Amino acid sequence: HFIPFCIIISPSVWHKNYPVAQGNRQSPIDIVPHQALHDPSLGPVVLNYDQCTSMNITNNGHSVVVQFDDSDDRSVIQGGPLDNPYRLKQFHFHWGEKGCHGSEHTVAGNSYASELHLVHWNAVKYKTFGEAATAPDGLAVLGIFLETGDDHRWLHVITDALYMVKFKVSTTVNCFNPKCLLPSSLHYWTYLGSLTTPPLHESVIWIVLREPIIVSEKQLGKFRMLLFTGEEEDQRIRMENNFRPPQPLKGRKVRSSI
Ligand SMILES: NS(O)(O)c1ccc(OCc2cn(-c3ccccc3)nn2)cc1
Ligand SMILES: [Zn+2]
Repeated sequence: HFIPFCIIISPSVWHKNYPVAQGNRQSPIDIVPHQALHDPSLGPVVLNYDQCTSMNITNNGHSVVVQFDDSDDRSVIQGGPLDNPYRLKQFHFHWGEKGCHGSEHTVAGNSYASELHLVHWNAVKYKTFGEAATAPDGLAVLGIFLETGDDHRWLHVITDALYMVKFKVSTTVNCFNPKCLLPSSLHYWTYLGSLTTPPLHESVIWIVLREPIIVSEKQLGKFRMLLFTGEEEDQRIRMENNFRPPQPLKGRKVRSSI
């Protein structure tokens, strides 16, 4: 008889191994714009990504991740709701199997085709990412929605490299500046939340940009040809729908900038 090696654990049962899945500050959430509190004290988010710190692109079995050298403060996010600079560690994507489902956060109940997460950690207060990942102010994740339309001229650098990481492998990426993946407006919503995948630590200050970036269906399609499984496994399970649905707000306030 056949035992499937790669068993996809669905979000609805994560709480069995990670009870925090039913905690009070879980992510993602549905953002309702007219219920967000406009906070004039919220300054602009500032991204200093101009140095070459990208290292590799990896299929880690549940997403595709571009990792950065976070040994110093060359690439940081600061301002907005943040009390100090947070170091860029990696960015990754969440997507669906078709059309307009695939983002993790939703806006007034509407989801986007995909969502990009730029993950940063508070290296002022904590010594390592792992330590920051368990602290309430340890991480800052910048969320950017992807909507289908024309080709995104810079996303090609990533999507053209995806065939090299079809299985769970890694390949180098040099000097990729994620600033080229930002929309024109940095208007954002911010709230206190969590990692959206296990271990689901409630350690994330979320900064979600209102304006999506536009990518083509063809570029998105290249994410969908990635596999959850490794080359040696005989099951070919396509990597798609790697998004967690919105979680209860539990009384949290979402603030908006501008
Ligand atoms: N989707 S999301 O942006 O919310 C998001 C962002 C980052 C995530 O990291 C997983 C992770 C790694 N570690 C770790 C712990 C100790 C040492 C090293 C790494 N802990 N959690 C997961 C989800
Ligand atoms: Zn993510």
